[in-house]
Amino acid sequence: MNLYSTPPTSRVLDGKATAAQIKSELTERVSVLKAKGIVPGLGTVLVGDDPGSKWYVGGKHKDCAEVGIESIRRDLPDTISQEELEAVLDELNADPACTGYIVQLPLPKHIDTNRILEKIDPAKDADGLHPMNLGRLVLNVGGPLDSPLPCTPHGCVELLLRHDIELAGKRVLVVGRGVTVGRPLGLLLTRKTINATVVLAHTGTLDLAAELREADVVIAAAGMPHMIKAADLKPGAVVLDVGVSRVEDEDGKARVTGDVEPEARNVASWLSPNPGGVGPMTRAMLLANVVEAAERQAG
Ligand SMILES: Nc1nc2c(c(=O)[nH]1)N[C@@H](CN(C=O)c1ccc(C(=O)N[C@@H](CCC(=O)O)C(=O)O)cc1)CN2
Repeated sequence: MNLYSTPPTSRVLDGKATAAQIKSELTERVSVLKAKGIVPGLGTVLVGDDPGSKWYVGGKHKDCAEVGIESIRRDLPDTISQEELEAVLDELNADPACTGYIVQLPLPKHIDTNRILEKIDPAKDADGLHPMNLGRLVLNVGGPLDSPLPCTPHGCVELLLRHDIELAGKRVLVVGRGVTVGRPLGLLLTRKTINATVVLAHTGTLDLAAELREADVVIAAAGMPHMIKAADLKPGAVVLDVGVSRVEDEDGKARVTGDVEPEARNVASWLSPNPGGVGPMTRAMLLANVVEAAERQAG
């Protein structure tokens, strides 16, 4: 009997369908803004020609077109200097047609990423990664009414809440301490409105299996294919698979896979597919940040 010969016992945290629902809500909000003469616009800054990054940026512009957001695109060579790149950000900061923008990560090694993120006007920071907006998250003031939240952490929480998964009092294991996902996710989940108890695991964690056995919810964002073993999960755990790795399957074809072993589908109560789980939610939350920035700018 192989893995797929029996139906999975877990339910699917369907990011694609949830993102489609959010996009239809945002389309309504964009119409309201347009009726007031405000046209939201998302800018993207892409440096170099990494195929994955190009695909993500293309997807962002496709999403914008779907909900009625205008697109501004700056595709730049990977030979660009720090100063030249900062000058592009100055232009976007000053452009009234650009409500919000992102700089696609990762950037080439010769570019100081932190300096670039600091250069973004915090009011136009569609990724919620400017230090002021991350600081507001620490201070517990970030959110739709006042400042943007980082897209993937927000997407994870929204995906759970829209499936009525209770987080208050639950032990949530976040695997990965990166600045775009793990760290801000820990801050978001420990807000009083969510009230989870968070364990943040990383490469220095001594016994990941022991942490997995205790966790009610696991959010895997390490970017290491299948590092979360089904046998280590607490039966009935809720599992979000955030990590994205490109691997080759048996016939040499490249495909995307996540951090969680496929067998988890027979142990978890809920599991997000990868692809089709948190990725589409990341894209939807980016659009939400642009719409919210336009709504704030409209007063
Ligand atoms: N400036 C940013 N850079 C990066 C971010 C980010 O949020 N802001 N996150 C990732 C890349 N990313 C968005 O930019 C992203 C990753 C994955 C997906 C997605 O929809 N994935 C699909 C599968 C895609 C595939 O087949 O390759 C899925 O999960 O269904 C969207 C956006 C790093 N950089």
